[in-house]
Amino acid sequence: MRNCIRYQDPGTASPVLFIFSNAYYVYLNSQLFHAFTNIYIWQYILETSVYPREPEPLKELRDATADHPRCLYVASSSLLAIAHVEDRRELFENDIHITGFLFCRAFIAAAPDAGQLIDMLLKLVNAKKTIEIGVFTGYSLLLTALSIPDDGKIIAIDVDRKNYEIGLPIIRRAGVEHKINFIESQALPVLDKLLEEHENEGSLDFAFVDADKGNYKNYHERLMKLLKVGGVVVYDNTLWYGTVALPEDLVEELVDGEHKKEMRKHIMELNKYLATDSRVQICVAPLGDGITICRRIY
Ligand SMILES: C[S@@+](CC[C@H](N)C(=O)[O-])C[C@H]1O[C@@H](n2cnc3c(N)ncnc32)[C@H](O)[C@@H]1O
Repeated sequence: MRNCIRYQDPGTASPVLFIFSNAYYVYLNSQLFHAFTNIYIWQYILETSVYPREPEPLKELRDATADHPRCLYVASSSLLAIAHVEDRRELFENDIHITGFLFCRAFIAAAPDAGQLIDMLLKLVNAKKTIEIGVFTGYSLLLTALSIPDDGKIIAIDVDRKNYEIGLPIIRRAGVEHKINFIESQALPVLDKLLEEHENEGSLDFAFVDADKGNYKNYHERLMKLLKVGGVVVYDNTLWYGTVALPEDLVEELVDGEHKKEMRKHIMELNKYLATDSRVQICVAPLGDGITICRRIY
């Protein structure tokens, strides 16, 4: 037997139906009011403050990415809702994807509201030399390229150039390709290579990390050397679909797939690790899938 909840998507005015098995319903019932409220608040923030100010090339890249099979988020007019459905069916044609287990705000590309804060941070630290680990189609890369000055430089690393090629024509048209040094590689050896050159130590103003969660701690150790004192590193997905807050006895049932469970553990370890790292001032901002901002203080 299934439980159904119907609500109206304010973006498309189409009805949306969520279906839960009984097992999930007991837990979700207590979460639903907050979950729906959060979705509406998020949509309100996007439509009132983020999208109206989003540069046209970024919007174009976001739209170009929305159809990507790995992309869980939807175009600007729609809500994203994530709920667990046993057979992972997409329930309706109005581009709401049902893939996770909690109503939250997770995407493969950096979230536009998180992007707005990243843009502000880049400006606040007068970032000129930056690094990005995890490019995908280039949403966060393009926003960084648009934010830094014309003679700014970004080392952009991804194991897979294919997705970067999707965003590249838009990056070119925006006139910022010259700021980007794209390196197709595992990120860790690139960071180690940079550290072989003494002059790279303390040379970066800003770093954005949005790649394999199991390596975030390794990236952090390298970035603590590569960033200048006062420089900022932002880690993406530090709330991991909201699952970091899930009681352990519900994890097995509610987090689908070993990969997601393992990543949850990595992120929870990272969050504890950063909280005790005296080298950085930190702030966890619940934007997108959660970002943690670290400012190197010594
Ligand atoms: C979440 S996506 C990045 C999204 C991107 N920041 C954006 O705004 O669109 C993660 C990316 O990390 C890349 N990646 C995963 N493991 C990696 C590694 N070890 N080294 C470099 N890139 C990696 C993947 O290929 C993928 O494109």
